[in-house]
Amino acid sequence: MSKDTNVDDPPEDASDDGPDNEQARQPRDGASESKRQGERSPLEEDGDRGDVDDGDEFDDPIDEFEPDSTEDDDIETVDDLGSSVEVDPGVEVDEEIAEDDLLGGLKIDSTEDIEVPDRLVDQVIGQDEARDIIIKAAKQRRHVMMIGSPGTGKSMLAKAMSQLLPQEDLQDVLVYHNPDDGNEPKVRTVPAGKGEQIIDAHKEEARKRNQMRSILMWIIIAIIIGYAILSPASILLGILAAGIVWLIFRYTNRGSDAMVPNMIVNNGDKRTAPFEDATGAHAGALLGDVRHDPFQSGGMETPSHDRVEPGSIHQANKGVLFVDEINTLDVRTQQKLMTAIQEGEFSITGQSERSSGAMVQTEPVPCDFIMIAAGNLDAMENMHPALRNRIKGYGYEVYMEDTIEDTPEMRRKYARFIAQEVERDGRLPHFTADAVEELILEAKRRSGRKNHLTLHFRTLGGLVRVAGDIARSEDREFTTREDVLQAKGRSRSIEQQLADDYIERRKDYELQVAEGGVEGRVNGLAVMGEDSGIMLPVMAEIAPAQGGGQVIATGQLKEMAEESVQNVSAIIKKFSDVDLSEKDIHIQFVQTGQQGVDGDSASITVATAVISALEDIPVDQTVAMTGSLSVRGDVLPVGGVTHKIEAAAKAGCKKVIIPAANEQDVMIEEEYEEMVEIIPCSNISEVLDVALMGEPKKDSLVDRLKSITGSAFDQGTVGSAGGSNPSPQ
Ligand SMILES: Nc1ncnc2c1ncn2[C@@H]1O[C@H](COP(=O)(O)OP(=O)(O)OP(=O)(O)O)[C@@H](O)[C@H]1O
Repeated sequence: MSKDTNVDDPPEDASDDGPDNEQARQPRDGASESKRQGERSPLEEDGDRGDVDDGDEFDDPIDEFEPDSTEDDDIETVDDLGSSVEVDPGVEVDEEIAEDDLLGGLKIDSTEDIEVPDRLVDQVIGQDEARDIIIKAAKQRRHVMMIGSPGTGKSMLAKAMSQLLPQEDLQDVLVYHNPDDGNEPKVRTVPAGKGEQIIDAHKEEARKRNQMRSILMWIIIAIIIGYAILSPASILLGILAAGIVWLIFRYTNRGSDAMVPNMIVNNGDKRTAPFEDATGAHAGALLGDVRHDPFQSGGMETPSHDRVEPGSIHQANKGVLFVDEINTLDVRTQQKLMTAIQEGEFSITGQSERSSGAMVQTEPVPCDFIMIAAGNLDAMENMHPALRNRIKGYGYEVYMEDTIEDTPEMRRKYARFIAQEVERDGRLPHFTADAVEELILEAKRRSGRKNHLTLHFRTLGGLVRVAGDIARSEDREFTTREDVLQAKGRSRSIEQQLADDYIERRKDYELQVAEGGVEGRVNGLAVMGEDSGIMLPVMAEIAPAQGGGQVIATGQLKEMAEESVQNVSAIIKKFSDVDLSEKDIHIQFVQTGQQGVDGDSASITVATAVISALEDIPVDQTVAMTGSLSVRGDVLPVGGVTHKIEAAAKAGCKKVIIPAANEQDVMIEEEYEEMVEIIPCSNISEVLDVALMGEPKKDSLVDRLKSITGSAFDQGTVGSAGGSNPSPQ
C-alpha cells in the first residue's frame, strides 16, 4: 500500500496553508538576508540600535482588544489551516463506515501507510478551541493561559504556535563593552543571521590587529636582543627589556579581544520563531544572569559584557515563552516576569547578590515574547493575581479538554497519532491494523465516558512505546495486538501497582470479600491516580450522643464523611422519626489514607453504612458500590466507574452498584465481565434493596425509603429541587 493515506476528512488542499506559514517553513537564507540589508558591511551596521519593535502590537491593547471577538477577517480558522498533506482519496477510507469499525474506515495494513503532517499544529488531535485560540493568538501576538490535565497537549500547542509566528521578525542580540561604564554593557539588536557576521568581522579585525602587534613586538624584541648581543655587557638588561616588551604586548592584546561583542541571542540558524520552555526555571535561567568573576581587576578580569548570560525571556524574543506550573515560580520572579511582559525589554543583572555579577546591569535587552502559561487548576489559583490579570488582559484563557467525541474521523486521527509516535521515536516497529484497533479501544476505555476517546495522549503515547519496545526486543517487523495487550499489563502506573499490591496484601490477611452480611460495613470503591480502581470499605457505628450528636470520622476524610452524613441525614429526617441530634455517628474508612477518594463519590457508601448501622440490618459483603447521593436520595453520576468495577471484580465482589447515569460509561475488560454483575441504581432505595440483607421491618426507615422511586435527576428536576450537581464527581 502506498504511503499516502491521509486521515483528515474532508480532504483539504495543501495550498490553504497561509503565506506566513509558508515563509515560516523556508530555511533562512544568509545570502538573501545580506542582500536585503543593502551594501553596508556588518561592521558598518554594527552599533546600530536594532529595532526593538515592540510598540505597535502592544500600544494600549486593553482599549483596542476584545478577546472574545471572532470577527477578525485576517484570522485563519482551524479549517483554513487544514492539513498540509497531499491526499489520495480513493485508497484509504471506506465510503460506508461501519459503526464498529475501530479504524474509522481507514484501509491500512499498518501505521506505515499513514502519512504524518509536518507541522505540529496539524498533528494536534481534538482541543479545537485551544488550537483555534493558538492560531488567533499567533496572528494577534496575544498571550495565552492554558489550564488542564497533564499530557493533553499544552506544550505541544505552544510549540505549534512558535511555528506559526513570522520568521522575518527574528533578531540577534549582541552585548558590547561600554568604554564609559564597564558595568553597564551596551545592547544592540540586529536582524537574525547578522549577529554572526558582526562577530566574525570583529574577530577578523581583532586577529589582524593582533597580527600587526605581534609583528611589531617581534621586531622590537629582535632589535633589543640584537643590540644586547652587540654589547655583551648589557645582555641581561636586553633579555629583561625583551621580556617587558613581550608582557606589554600580551597585556594590550587582551584589550583588542575584549572589543569582540558577546552574542547572547543567536537566531541565525533558526527555522522557526523560538520556543523556550521555562518550566521550573530559576530566576537566573528565566531572567538572565551575569557570571561571577573571581579576578575582578588587575588585568586578569573577564570584561563584564562577556559574562552576560541571557534568560529564557530574552531567548524567546519574537517567539513563544512557555511556562508550565506557573505557580511554582516564586513571587519576585513572577513580578519581574510581569515587568518583562509589560515593557518588552528587560536588563540583565547578576542574580546572586554576593557575586561581582550583581554590580553589572546591561542596557535593556529585548524580550518581546508571547507568553503561554500553563498548569492545572491549582496553578491558576496560586499564581500571582497581577500576572494572571496581565495575561488575561492581553490575551486568552482556555481550558483543555480531557476527552473527545468518538467519531470515525477521530479514530483515524488516533491511528495517525500512533504513526506519529512511531516516527518520532524512530526505532519502534510500525503497528499492525489490529494493534491500532486495540489502542483505540484502550483510548475509549480510558476516556471513562460513553462515545468518547481520551485526550490524555502522553500516557497513551507511553503505551505505544512500551508495546513497540516489546516488538523491537523480539526483532519483529511490526507491533501486534498481542504486544499492546502485554504492554497494558506492563505499563501499570504507580497507583495501579499500589492498588494491586493492596489487594494482594488484603488477600494475605484474608481481608477479602466474605460471603454473608455485616451491619454498618459497606464495600466502597474509589480511583487512585487517573486509572486505578481500589476497594475501600467503610464502617459506621451509631452511639448515643455525648452532648449533642456529631459525626466522628477517622483520618483526613473527615470533611467528606461529614458531608455524606449531612446528605443522608436530610433523608433520614424526612423518612423516619430518628433524631440524629441524639446520636454520635462514627465513620471509618478502613485501611486507607486520603488518597483514593475523589469528591463525594463515596457518599452512597457512607449513607448505606449509616442506615445499616441505624436500622441494624446487615449489608451483603459481596456487594460493592460507588455513587454520589443528593439530599433528595438520588444517586448521581461519578467518575472512573470502569476502573472501580474492575477493582471490585478483582477483590472478589459479585455485584457492583453504580449510578444509573453512569451505565453508558462502563467499558470493562472482557475478563471482568463474567466476574461481576453491574447494577445501575437511580436512588438510595434501589441501592438499599440490593445491598441490605433480609426484609426491613414494616414502617422502618428502610421500608419508608421504598416510596422513593426513579430519580429527580432523570426527571430533569435536579438543580431546582435538590440543588445537586449533575456533573460526575
Ligand atoms: N492533543 C494532542 N494531539 C496529539 N498529540 C498529543 C496531544 N496532546 C498530547 N499529545 C502527545 O503527548 C505528548 C505530551 O503532550 P504535552 O507535553 O503537550 O502535554 P502537556 O499538556 O504540556 O502536559 P504537561 O502539563 O504534563 O507538560 C506530546 O508530545 C504529543 O506527542
